Amino acid sequence: MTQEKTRIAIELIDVERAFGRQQVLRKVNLTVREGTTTVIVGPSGQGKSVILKHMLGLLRPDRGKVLVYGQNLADMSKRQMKVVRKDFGVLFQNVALFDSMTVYDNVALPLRERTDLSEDAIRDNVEEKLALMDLADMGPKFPAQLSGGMKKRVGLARALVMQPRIVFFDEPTTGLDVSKSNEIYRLFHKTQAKLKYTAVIVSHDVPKIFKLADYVALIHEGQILGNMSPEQFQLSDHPVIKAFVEETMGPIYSSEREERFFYEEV
Ligand SMILES: Nc1ncnc2c1ncn2[C@@H]1O[C@H](COP(=O)(O)OP(=O)(O)OP(=O)(O)O)[C@@H](O)[C@H]1O
Repeated sequence: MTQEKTRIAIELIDVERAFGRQQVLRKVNLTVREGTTTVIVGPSGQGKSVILKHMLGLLRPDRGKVLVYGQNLADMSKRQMKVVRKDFGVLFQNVALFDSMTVYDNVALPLRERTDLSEDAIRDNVEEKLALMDLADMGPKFPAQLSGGMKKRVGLARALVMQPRIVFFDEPTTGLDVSKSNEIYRLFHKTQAKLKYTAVIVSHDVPKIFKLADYVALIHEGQILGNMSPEQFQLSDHPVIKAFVEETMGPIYSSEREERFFYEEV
């Protein structure tokens, strides 16, 4: 299937958003294709999380459209939004686990709150997700008894428990050392291959995050640049993208650029 024929999961069209006098988003246009991983990168404070919150319907644009499977979130009632959000999973940087609940209950929570499933069906689902995260024996533990990496894995299990079509990650590896970050990336890879969800990831972990990306989008002065394959992004001649790549990855020397270009053209 060619990229162009892939269904569009999310589309931001000319989205503008200000907080007081600060214009954070200036005509943001961004397309997220179904089943793919789109990574949003950019310097701190540019509006990456604000974009994610618009996709989730947690913020509304001042102008423009946020379409999820063609439906504009801005036109929806709270009830309609709730239905759309059933298809969403989220993993934010500070995994918001409930400290008074066990790991099992934390993961079961969305199923208990948003579905009519029996406790037996909930158990099957929760146990499957915990096993997928290598947390099979952790159900009775409380969050305070877990390491940072384990908490993230519980957060990922909870994000996936409703079988979401789209999963949003905001800095999913913040606070983790290299090996724990790699573990999260490995589990991301494994779960996406199995569950086939669409992923939108906000991350500073460049260039490592490029390995997971189908598309890389850079936010710059309230607009999106790129939204292209990591290879195209790294070879882009756009001065802002080029400067970002060199700043985060070091200069790519011209012979290397030419060599990659050659292979891309073949
Ligand atoms: N609810 C809000 N009220 C007022 N200002 C806000 C609000 N949310 C975000 N902002 C402002 O919008 C700008 C972009 O914030 P955002 O959190 O999206 O940045 P970011 O690119 O995700 O940064 P980081 O990489 O540091 O997480 C910031 O200047 C922030 O202060």
